[in-house]
Amino acid sequence: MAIRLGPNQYGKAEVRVVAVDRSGPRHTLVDLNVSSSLRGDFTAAHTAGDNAHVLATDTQKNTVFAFARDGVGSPEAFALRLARHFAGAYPWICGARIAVDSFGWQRIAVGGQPHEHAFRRDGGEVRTAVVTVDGADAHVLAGLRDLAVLKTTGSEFWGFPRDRYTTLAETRDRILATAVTARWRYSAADLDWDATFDVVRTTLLETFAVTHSLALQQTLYAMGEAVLERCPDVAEVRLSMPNKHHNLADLSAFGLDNPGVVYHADDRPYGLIEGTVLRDDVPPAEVAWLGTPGFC
Ligand SMILES: O=c1[nH]c(=O)c2[nH]c(=O)[nH]c2[nH]1
Repeated sequence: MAIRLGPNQYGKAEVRVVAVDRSGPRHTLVDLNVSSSLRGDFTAAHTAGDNAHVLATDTQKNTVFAFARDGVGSPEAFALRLARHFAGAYPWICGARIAVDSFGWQRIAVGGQPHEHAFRRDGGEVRTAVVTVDGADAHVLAGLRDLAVLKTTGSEFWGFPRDRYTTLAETRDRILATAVTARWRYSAADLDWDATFDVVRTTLLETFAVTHSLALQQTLYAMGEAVLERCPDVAEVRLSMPNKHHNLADLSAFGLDNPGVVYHADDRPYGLIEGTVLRDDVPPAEVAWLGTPGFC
């Protein structure tokens, strides 16, 4: 009986690349999840551990970032550029499959006007409600989760302590991205729920957009504070906001500069910033939060 290698392919899966066009004050961004698979003669790698034909998946990932430096365009055009490059790279590579998921971002409206550098992602957002009746009391928590927002500028992070384990560089300009999970408690049980929800959601979005952020913690507090200022019927707001890190891709090894154009979007680990913003003249109602974990 002869044993042989059957169909095979390999590549780098899920390269999360974000490309920002800052050529004008009105930034645009492309947010992609790119996966490559190469086909060809890779038999020796499988049967003998001979890597002479193996275009490293790390190289494939780097190629995605380097190609994004020239502008991404449509997902189809970007995928074609990459696939043709890989398929033509070496005689033994006969084909390349590039799969691209493109995440759409809408400009956040501030006062009805589309913001120049703050965005929210399409889809994924869920509206939530938890009601607890406790004797004669009724408590209503409204909320939302997974409201993904991003701003391409207007965010800094510096002034933090440095110890022997600190490597993070201070920055005066970074991408700030998070997926907001918020719950807020009403101090009344007979509101126009839909209208109030809309006001809170709009306030969260607008405040994220217009707050010049020195830390995600500051943005979180500003968002909660704005909700309480605008909505007298909200007693407290609890927010949970992952800091979805976008780090500038280092393209110097490929002879390319990167003036804030190409980022890798890391999905983990992430900072997790959580906090409650409340009125000090409204009595707490912990029973309203019982069984609703995930907030401090
Ligand atoms: O806004 C931030 N808050 C932090 O606490 C933190 N920590 C970190 O590494 N980056 C950031 N960014």
